[in-house]
Amino acid sequence: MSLDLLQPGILDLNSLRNVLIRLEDTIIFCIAERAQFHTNDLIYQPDGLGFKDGFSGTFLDWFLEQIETVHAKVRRYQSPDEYPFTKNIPAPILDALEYPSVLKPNNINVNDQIKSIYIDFVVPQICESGDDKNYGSAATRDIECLQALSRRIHYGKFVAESKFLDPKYHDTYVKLIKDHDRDAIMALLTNEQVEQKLLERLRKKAMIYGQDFEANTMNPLVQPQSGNVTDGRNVKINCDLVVELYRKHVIPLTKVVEVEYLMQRLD
Ligand SMILES: C=C(O[C@@H]1C=C(C(=O)O)C=C[C@H]1O)C(=O)O
Repeated sequence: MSLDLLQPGILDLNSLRNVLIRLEDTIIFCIAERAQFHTNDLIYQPDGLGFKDGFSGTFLDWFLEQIETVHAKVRRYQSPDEYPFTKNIPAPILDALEYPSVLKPNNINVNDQIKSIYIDFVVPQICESGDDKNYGSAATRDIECLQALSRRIHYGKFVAESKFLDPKYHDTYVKLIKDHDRDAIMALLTNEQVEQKLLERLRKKAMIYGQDFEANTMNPLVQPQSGNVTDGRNVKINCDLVVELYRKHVIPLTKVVEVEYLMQRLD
């Protein structure tokens, strides 16, 4: 549960953007933690490790189900900024919390797409290919990455609600929603200046966080083939991966969430 949701003025667009900025740090660090291990492809292959309890799926899916089942029981997924990857989760054992009814109730969940992007695009680019048997550790880091990416992308619902309530654009959104004009809604909610500033900031963060501060410390984001030298210190980091992840996937998927949230806003 993010305490931001209990603060007054939580739908202030700048406050929401600040949450997204903070999540950049979380996502970069989660990626760095996963990069400590090899790809360990077996954990993403159905029955790759052979389950004794009859589970038919990947090790990552099994691990996700185990963790999300416990978290669901302590009402994690009743928070409007938390979305499970597991399809059937149990009801909480705790009484429901009274959340402010900020969002229009909806069932928008793009976690299947997030997981595919993460497995197909992120893992192969941040991890050394191979099997180091650290299946539990690798999957633990995977889940941290997936949860951070899911929170970030589904925050698009709050951003969309904020934009919808803005008196300057409210009537336009209402008309476009009634016209089912997804393309026009996408164009109206897009802020290219914010996106460009984000990508520039992200590259700087990735370079700073990925700096090899100790000559003999292998930094997991260090990619020898992509060396950049800055102020006398070798900064070798796959900054491109972090920037491309946002440019190609995180931002576009966040905007899909915004559009789909708005499309059901008047239901
Ligand atoms: C999140 C917003 O909506 C859109 C999506 C963005 C993103 O995913 O980073 C940034 C700007 C907008 O194009 C926003 O306006 O801040």
